[in-house]
Amino acid sequence: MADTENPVAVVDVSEINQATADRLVEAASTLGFVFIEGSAFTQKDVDEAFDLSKRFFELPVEQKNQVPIDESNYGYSAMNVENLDPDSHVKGDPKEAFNFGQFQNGELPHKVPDFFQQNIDQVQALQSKCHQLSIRLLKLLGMGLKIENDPDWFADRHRPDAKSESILRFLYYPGQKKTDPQEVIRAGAHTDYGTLTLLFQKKDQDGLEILSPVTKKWTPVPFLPAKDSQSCPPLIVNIADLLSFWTAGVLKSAIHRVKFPPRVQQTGQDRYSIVYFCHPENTTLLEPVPSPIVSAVKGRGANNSDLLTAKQHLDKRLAATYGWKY
Ligand SMILES: O=C(O)CCC(=O)C(=O)O
Ligand SMILES: [Fe+2]
Repeated sequence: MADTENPVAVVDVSEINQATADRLVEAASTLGFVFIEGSAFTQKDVDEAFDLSKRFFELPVEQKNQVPIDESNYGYSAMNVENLDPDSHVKGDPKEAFNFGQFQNGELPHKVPDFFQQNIDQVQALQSKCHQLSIRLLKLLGMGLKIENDPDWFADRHRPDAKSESILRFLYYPGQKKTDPQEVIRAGAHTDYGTLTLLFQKKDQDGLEILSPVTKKWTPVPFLPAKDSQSCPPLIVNIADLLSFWTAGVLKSAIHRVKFPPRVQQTGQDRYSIVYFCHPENTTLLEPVPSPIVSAVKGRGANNSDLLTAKQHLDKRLAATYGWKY
């Protein structure tokens, strides 16, 4: 039993219709987070993905670090290397991660450690399924935003084989027994950068919190069990910065973080999560969205900006956060 009430709407996307689309837009324009049921992911897919991730993080560090992360944002990020909230925290986040770029014609844009090379078909199948689900959600968002005559407007700008900054990320937060208030953050407060993010988490490994755009309070998100033995547990989807900008703020990109919840501070429970950051094709022009709901908002986001491409938007966003030079 989850020890937290669930503040996040659950939307079943097994059917693409207007009622589903409206429910999804309602969630995306209030909390910016939603639980998704009825995806094509099975329990087996998710178990196998977490198993792959666990076997990787158990390897000796030399094998994990065969491809260290660099400015390309691909590769292995060791404990305390990433700091998502440097203004509030001196030490980096107590987590390890591996970022995969997007496959194009069966090839990744970067090298991977031998372990992933030996399992590359599984990685590719997982990424492809994540992207297909993202496209399904983008179709529904297009319908829910009543984009005239073209509900595929967003989906057409996220073709799976075109170059994009989409990332599949395995995350591992080793269990630690900590009670110092300065030490309870596993991933610092941040928003995501792209279109939308899919997040798979595991039973009894909670810790995700949303700074609710509605109540302005930190709100824990529980793990929800699957509705039957075949389906995967509802996965979490959140709207990210680019889509919020593109829709002039109609869809909300909510701040979130990962904490060691009090129970975990006693048990020292590990957390594994798998995240898919979906981005548009790099050359996509962030022109105003042809939706009556979005165009009603004057002077904000893409309704009030020189035209940027998706890649330019990301580079600006990263430069604002990290002060990197491009
Ligand atoms: O591990 C998690 O649950 C969240 C990770 C996250 O928010 C991120 O990597 O952007
Ligand atoms: Fe995030």
